[in-house]
Amino acid sequence: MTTIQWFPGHMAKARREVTEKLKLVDIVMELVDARLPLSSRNPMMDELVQHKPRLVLLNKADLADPRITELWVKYFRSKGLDALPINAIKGEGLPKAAAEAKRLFGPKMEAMMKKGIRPRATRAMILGIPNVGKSSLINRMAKKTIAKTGDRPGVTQAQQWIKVGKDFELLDTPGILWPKFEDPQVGLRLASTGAIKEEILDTEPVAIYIVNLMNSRYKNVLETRYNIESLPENPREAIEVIGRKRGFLRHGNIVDLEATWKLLIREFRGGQYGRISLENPQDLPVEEVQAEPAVKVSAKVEQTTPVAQEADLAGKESALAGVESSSTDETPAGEAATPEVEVKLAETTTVE
Ligand SMILES: Nc1nc2c(ncn2[C@@H]2O[C@H](COP(=O)(O)OP(=O)(O)OP(=O)(O)O)[C@@H](O)[C@H]2O)c(=O)[nH]1
Repeated sequence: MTTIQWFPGHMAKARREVTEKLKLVDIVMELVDARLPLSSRNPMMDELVQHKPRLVLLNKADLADPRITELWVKYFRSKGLDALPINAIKGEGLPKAAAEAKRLFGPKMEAMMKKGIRPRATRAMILGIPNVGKSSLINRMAKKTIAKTGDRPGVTQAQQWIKVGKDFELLDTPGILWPKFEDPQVGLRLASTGAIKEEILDTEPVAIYIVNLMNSRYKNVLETRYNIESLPENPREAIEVIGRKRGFLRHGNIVDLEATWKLLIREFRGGQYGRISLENPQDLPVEEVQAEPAVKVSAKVEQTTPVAQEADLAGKESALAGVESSSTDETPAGEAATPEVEVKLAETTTVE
């Protein structure tokens, strides 16, 4: 059993801060992790952003399976949201993103001009969960132009704006929101990519999750990486074989499992297994994608696993943070054997 501890007060605070900042901008750039675009979204996003134009940026696209990223772009577009893959570190996709942001603000700008208001730069803010790449994106955009436009009065405090190109401005502090945690599988996906700190999640279930994912979706990658002819189906046995092969042995020729779990997590996060996507729109329940002509659903949905929830979790969280209880409703193949994770809310532990 693994426990993710969570402090719902953070949700409420983040929500307040984001709501204030939203008043200052014309459009929102919602940053998600291209490898797990659903688990790395915040459940409050739609409610918070409402009718403000929004651009979904699938960041870390360099680490994700490009074929699946393409499907995600179509998925979001079919939901009426503009979406683009980016790499915030290298800046790939950013000129397109800035142009798209400007385009999204176009109708409002025209309306303003009709009222005699002088045209001005499109103002945007970046929103996303921790570790999704918000600072990297801001730094990358800032590096290009460096010039800050100076203070402009905000609602509660002065805000800095970063000028990007000649008619686009970015708020220099991102809005941080939290991922949804009710679904244990979501916790494991987030932990696998590093969005949840290791201290709050045991390494063993994360390593097992990774091995299951690789075995079901990216066959033979582990075998090739560790030069093993054939790994056992059972993830625990597979981990032992990998540990032994790598020479992680303790006194008495016993495999150091802890060291092997950490190796698997480190190498997965580091991209040593190649470009891997943890979520695929084709795994979504059929009704989720049926209304979407752009997304071809070829995979049969095998089953959906009920979410193991603490009885008081949903109520407690929604009461404190105004969050609807929600989950991704899908369990991709290979995740069924993952150990159960208990998700708990805690008043004392914070997740940053
Ligand atoms: N490979 C790759 N790594 C990225 C990309 N964008 C960000 N990263 C890495 O992801 C990690 C988190 O990036 P940050 O920019 O600190 O993320 P953040 O959203 O600002 O994180 P918080 O400050 O925790 O909210 C860092 O190690 C970055 O180097 C990307 O496009 N590709």
